[in-house]
Amino acid sequence: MNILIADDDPMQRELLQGFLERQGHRVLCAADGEQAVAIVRAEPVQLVLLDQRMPKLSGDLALAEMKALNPLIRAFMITGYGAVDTAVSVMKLGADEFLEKPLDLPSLLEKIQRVEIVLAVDEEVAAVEDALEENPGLPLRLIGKSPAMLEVLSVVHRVSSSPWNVLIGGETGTGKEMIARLIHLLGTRRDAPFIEVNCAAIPENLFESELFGHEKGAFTGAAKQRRGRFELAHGGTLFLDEVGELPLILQSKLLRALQEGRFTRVGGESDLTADVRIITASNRDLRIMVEDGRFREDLFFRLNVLEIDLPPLRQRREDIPALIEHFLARYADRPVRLSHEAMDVLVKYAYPGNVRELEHIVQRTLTLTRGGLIKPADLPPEVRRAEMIDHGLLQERIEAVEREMLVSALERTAWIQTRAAEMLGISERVLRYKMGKYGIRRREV
Ligand SMILES: Nc1ncnc2c1ncn2[C@@H]1O[C@H](COP(=O)(O)OP(=O)(O)OP(=O)(O)O)[C@@H](O)[C@H]1O
Repeated sequence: MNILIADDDPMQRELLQGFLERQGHRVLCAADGEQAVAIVRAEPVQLVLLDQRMPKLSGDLALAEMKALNPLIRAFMITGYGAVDTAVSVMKLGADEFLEKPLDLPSLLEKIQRVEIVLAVDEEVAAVEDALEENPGLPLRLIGKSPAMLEVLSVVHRVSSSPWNVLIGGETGTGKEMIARLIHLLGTRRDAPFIEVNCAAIPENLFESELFGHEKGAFTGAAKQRRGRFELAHGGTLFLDEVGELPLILQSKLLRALQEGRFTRVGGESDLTADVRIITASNRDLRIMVEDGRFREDLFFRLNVLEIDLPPLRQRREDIPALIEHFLARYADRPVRLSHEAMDVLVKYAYPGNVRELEHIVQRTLTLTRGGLIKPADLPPEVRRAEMIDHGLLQERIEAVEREMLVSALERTAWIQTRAAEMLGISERVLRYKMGKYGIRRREV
């Protein structure tokens, strides 16, 4: 990356420059805010590390100017130790991170790597979106910048340029099919077909003909010759969804096709060939199925050359607000927004059906409400019920009530702790402990 260091302390600049250059970055340096802005005007800087206190132009003002020159620039603001208040205002100015002095280099490196992944994936997704102009029906906006999702995207990024088969694991609705399409579209096969087979949806007796095709008259109902999905995917990608549902007998036939690159249409004589990349998905743990003898081990190893595991939504709650905005933009037929309270409830919900469930919740909420503001009471009943029994929330409520009772008892006893404790039926020691815990102090009058 092209990284700019803006700091008036030459020692700090040198230290950072050496460190980042050893990581393979191109590093530019500025000794004050004005110089930093001039460099951003002249050079394709992707990331700037800005000291907040600098001569001529402070970090905050320099950042605002840099953003105006290059809205895509990423910025880490470096502040003095404990300057949290300014950190908040810096975030408002558009810094992606704020770092406290003295800098922790491993954590800086991790943050830089995160920016790199975001930039790489943004670039590729933009390229894919351009390529999709002709095919606008495809909903490929992949939302999610949580560390867990960035991890997935960095694997997608590496995998898509390789020819290997990929197995995508993850609970239902986590976006496995979307990731499969993304891998196809980012790779060299993007102009060839992406053919999907849902192994759970095809009856066992039709599966072979679906996958490999059949000749005319091969069985009752085979009135015409038909090409199978394997043939149709030639040059492209075959996506086998729910591959764990495949019966053992078909697993053997699939294995042969993968091993030898050959297959035969049902009722046919000659061997056919097809050049196909296989992406499979499963919401069952295939390793356990292999152990139980329900999935062929040799097939498993063929399919699982590279593995991507999609985390459930409850393990990447940071992505929930952006997903909600995305689905609101897609499904709302009027300007609608979520109240803070409703957003809070949705962020805390467990989503057993993952992103698909969230999508349905947004759709249902939109059809059931009229106004422009969604409140907790407008959310589907299962979400509200879960909110009530959610342990964390219950605990929060209990604490809020307890705090209120303490304050009220203290006020009614003119802050005489012995009497307040008596009124509450607790010892004075416990009262003092709880006052400390909740930060309760007598207000000055
Ligand atoms: N990161 C995401 N950004 C935007 N939409 C998403 C994302 N992940 C999933 N979705 C949406 O959620 C729905 C479910 O995704 P998808 O069908 O890819 O899941 P799946 O894991 O293949 O599900 P299943 O295991 O049930 O087949 C789709 O409508 C998809 O567009």
